[in-house]
Amino acid sequence: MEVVPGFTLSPGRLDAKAQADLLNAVLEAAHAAPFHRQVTPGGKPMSVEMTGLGPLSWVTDGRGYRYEPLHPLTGAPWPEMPAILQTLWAEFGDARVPADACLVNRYREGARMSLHRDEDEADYAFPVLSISLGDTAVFRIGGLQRNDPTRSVRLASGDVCRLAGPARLAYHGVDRILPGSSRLVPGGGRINLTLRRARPAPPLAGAPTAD
Ligand SMILES: O=C(O)CCC(=O)C(=O)O
Ligand SMILES: [Fe+2]
Repeated sequence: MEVVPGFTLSPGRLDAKAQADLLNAVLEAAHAAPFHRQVTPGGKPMSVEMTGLGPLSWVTDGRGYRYEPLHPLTGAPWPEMPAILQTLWAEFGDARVPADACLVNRYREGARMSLHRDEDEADYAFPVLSISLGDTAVFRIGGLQRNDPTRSVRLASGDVCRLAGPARLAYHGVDRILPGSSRLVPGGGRINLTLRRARPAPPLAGAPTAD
């Protein structure tokens, strides 16, 4: 369903088994790549804890926002993405160019994400996909300007949503999570995965080259 132009929500795209399998893969990966609170360039620790999967993930520190191939605390590459993520990317993202970054956000009670745009990727023609696991989020989506009117949408466990086209650079954030709304995540809370293409698309196979 299209909530605002370019922002689509597929409620319950992942069934209970797929949610549990994906959560287990994320928790397993988090042994090697621990969740941690990153600091904004302005020096404020984020309330959301983050880790990543795949070739790249999003990091923030005193030097700014960017994609990196290594976990900032362990210095090791991010764990591989579970196969289901590329399946979802082929379905809702782009069937020809794989996602190369998956940011994993963990919201414990009281965590939130203030209004922002996802703009650290090379090519905004690729959508951003978001997969929700665990407690329901009160998500907010607005327009291209920070002070445009916003709408509030609840994102429940198993929902997949997509920011594309006119909504690709829309302001969005998470006001709060609803504690106790799901029993999926041990100890409660919400885990959100955002799948992105951070680097430019590779040249198409068979395309003419200048030589
Ligand atoms: O947790 C969410 O639903 C949104 C996350 C988000 O906007 C982001 O990671 O950029
Ligand atoms: Fe975002």
